[in-house]
Amino acid sequence: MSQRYYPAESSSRGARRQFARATPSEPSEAGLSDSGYGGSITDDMRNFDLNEDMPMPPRLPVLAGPGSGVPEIERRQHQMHVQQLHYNQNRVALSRSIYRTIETLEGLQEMNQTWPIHYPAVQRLDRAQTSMTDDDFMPDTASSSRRPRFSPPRRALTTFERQTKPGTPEPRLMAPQITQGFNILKLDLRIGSLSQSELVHSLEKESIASLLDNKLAQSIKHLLSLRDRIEDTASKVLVTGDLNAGKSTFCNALLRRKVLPEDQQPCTEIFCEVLDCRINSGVEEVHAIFKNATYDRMDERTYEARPLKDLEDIVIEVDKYSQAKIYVEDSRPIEQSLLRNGVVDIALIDAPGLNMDSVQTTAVFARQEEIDVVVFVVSAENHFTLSAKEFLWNAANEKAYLFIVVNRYDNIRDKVRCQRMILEQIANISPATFKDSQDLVHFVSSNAVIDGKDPDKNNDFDNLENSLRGFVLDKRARSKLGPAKSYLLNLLRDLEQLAVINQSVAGRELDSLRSDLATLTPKYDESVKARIAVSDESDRQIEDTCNAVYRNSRREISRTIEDIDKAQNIPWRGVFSSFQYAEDTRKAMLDAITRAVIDSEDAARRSTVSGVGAINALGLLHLKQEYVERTFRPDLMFKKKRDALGRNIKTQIAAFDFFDFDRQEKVAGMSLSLTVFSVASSRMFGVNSWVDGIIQASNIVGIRNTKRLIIPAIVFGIGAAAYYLVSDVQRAIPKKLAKRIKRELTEMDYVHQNAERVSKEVRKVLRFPAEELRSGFQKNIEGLKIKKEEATKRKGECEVAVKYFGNLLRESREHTGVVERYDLEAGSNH
Ligand SMILES: Nc1nc2c(ncn2[C@@H]2O[C@H](COP(=O)(O)OP(=O)(O)OP(=O)(O)O)[C@@H](O)[C@H]2O)c(=O)[nH]1
Repeated sequence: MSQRYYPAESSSRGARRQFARATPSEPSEAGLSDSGYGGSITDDMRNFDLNEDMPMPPRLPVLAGPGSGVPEIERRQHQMHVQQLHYNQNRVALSRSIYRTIETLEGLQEMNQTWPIHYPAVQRLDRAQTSMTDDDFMPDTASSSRRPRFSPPRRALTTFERQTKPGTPEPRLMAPQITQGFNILKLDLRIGSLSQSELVHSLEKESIASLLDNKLAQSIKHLLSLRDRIEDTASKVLVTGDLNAGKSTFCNALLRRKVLPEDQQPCTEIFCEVLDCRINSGVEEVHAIFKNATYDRMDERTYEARPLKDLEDIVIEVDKYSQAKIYVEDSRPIEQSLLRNGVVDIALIDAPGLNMDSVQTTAVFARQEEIDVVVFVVSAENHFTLSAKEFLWNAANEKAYLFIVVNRYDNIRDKVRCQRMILEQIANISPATFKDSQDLVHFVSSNAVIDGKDPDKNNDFDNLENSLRGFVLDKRARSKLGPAKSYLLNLLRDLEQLAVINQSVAGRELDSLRSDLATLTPKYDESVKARIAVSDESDRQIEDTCNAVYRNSRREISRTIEDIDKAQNIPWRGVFSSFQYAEDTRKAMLDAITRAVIDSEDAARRSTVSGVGAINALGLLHLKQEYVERTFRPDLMFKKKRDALGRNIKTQIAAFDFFDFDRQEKVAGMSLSLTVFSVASSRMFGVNSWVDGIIQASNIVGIRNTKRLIIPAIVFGIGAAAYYLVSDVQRAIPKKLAKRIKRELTEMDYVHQNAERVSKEVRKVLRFPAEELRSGFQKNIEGLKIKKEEATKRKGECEVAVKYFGNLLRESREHTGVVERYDLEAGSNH
């Protein structure tokens, strides 16, 4: 790529090879000497190496002036020799410039692929501007009193370009004032019904780049046809104009013989090229070229040779023939003849009428690319039609000379008025032609020339013919080389403007990318570091919260279970409601446990809220608006498993829940009645055991009395024991139930299971923001990485672009200077 920045002189060899064309298809034309001006161009080009400088012209002998005794004919020959020398020098130099420019354009096309070229945006200008300089793109600093004449051009936005404020769309293409600065590379933005201002808003940089690419390709094609034109030894004069303006009659007048058919009806439907018959071995005939065939005079398959008298039929056989080559003899003396002028081969091309149909009109427009001089025939009666004006505007871009022949002048009564009106129109259409109207605009009556009846009319035509000869022959350098020079200069100036604009745009983009990268790189590194730290921090937050929740839940539930037999305030409604009492007590106990679980869940919920808050705070602190804070609904926590464990508690009311036998454990194994008796008697007699009781009783009352008393005592004892047991039910039930429930809960590891469940739920919930935080960081880092990579890539492209357009600017300026110095008038006798 880099070697293409500056199309070096030495590389023109490649382009020449690439664009080299076959020698002209008409061997005898190509081989024909340049009618008195020495060797043909083809010969010159064969020996000429573009890499070598042109040899300096040999020292010419000092020209003897008139009256110096040197014969006039010799003086004229010398003059012609000098002219030819300069002509050849200019031609070769122009050819070299064409190749050099083609290489530049190819480089630009290549650049356009990787760095879509900026075409300046429409700017709202305070004052009209006609050309641009680097100053136009000076940054507008607050301290500077110099304001840019228009704000810097904008390129289609890239990743890092500052975004336009929403609501203020900026058009991307150039203002009419600036577009006027472009000649050749002006984009044609008339697409469908869309106006330019609509289009500039809708076109993306790729579309503009592709439009520009087409334009560059067109320009390369045009340069190649210009090269062909300057290398062609013959001069081509296109006679065109509106339908029936008298073009054929005018051509005949120039030839002084009725060669081309003239008619009131539109008749010339194909291009008729009139040439000197010496090219055709002196044979006068018409070569009617078949449609789609490429004419080769030596290959009769490409045309049909017919006598001149058939021309009337040939010119309307538009379906069969594309054009006709008419070889005629111009027997007038050399100084009068146009075709056989002793200077250069001339082809006189009679074109179909411009407004015949659009296909024909387009063909005439296209043909002018290969034309040296345009003679535009307009009818004095009709003046300029729209297609005539369009053709002339187009031709004026490039043609050094535009001849305007106002024909059928004999039909005009008020000739002065007619002249004034026509000249006014020409002043608008082609100011350059108007400036030289003396030489370039002629009012004639072509039909009177061959008859020769009216000498005045003939005089007008003679003047026209002399001017035409002068421009085609004497000023050949200008008429033939001028278009190439004008085109090159216009194109190089366009390239200079594009280079200025794009260098500025690329430079500004490069600055902006550098500053982007200066902040992006540390931001990326920081983000990578922060991700690890923040991830650890959020993990720690989760662990701490879950551990705290586990501990708290365990403590709360354990405490409740521990004290479960204490705080149950179930009202005692007597022994006959003891079962209900037992049921209520059991329910109250389980409720208390459930409440403890709910309380620990509530506490866990609060801890989760603060845990989520802490993780979100980390996200917002580090990721700012890039962190997506998910909506957290604490009320949805612990919805499912809450009572699953509670429901598993199987403990039910059993008979022995009503009695607390713990105190009789010492006498385990004894019957219930003895136990009851023992308890009852010990209460009554204040003795410790039933044996002691009997011994003591028998000692007191005697054995017989003891025997009598024992039955009632037993009955009494049992009754007392029963009374005692019944009166202990209220105390025994909670105690026994609590004991059994505790045992069951211990067996099922109820406390741990619940604490674990609650903390697991908390962990699950906290994982969401933690995951969000992690993925936010990941996205952020990946985003920064992509931005960094893109910015680095773009920076490289901008560096290349800055360098490229800098070189293009230097190249186009220097080359413009070179082309401007080509003196096409040198050696001609003005
Ligand atoms: N009065 C007058 N008639 C002319 C003059 N020149 C041409 N004509 C006539 O105008 C008619 C058209 O002339 P052409 O030479 O065929 O016109 P053209 O422009 O070649 O026509 P197309 O090729 O068909 O567009 C013929 O009848 C000519 O005789 C002129 O100077 N004066």
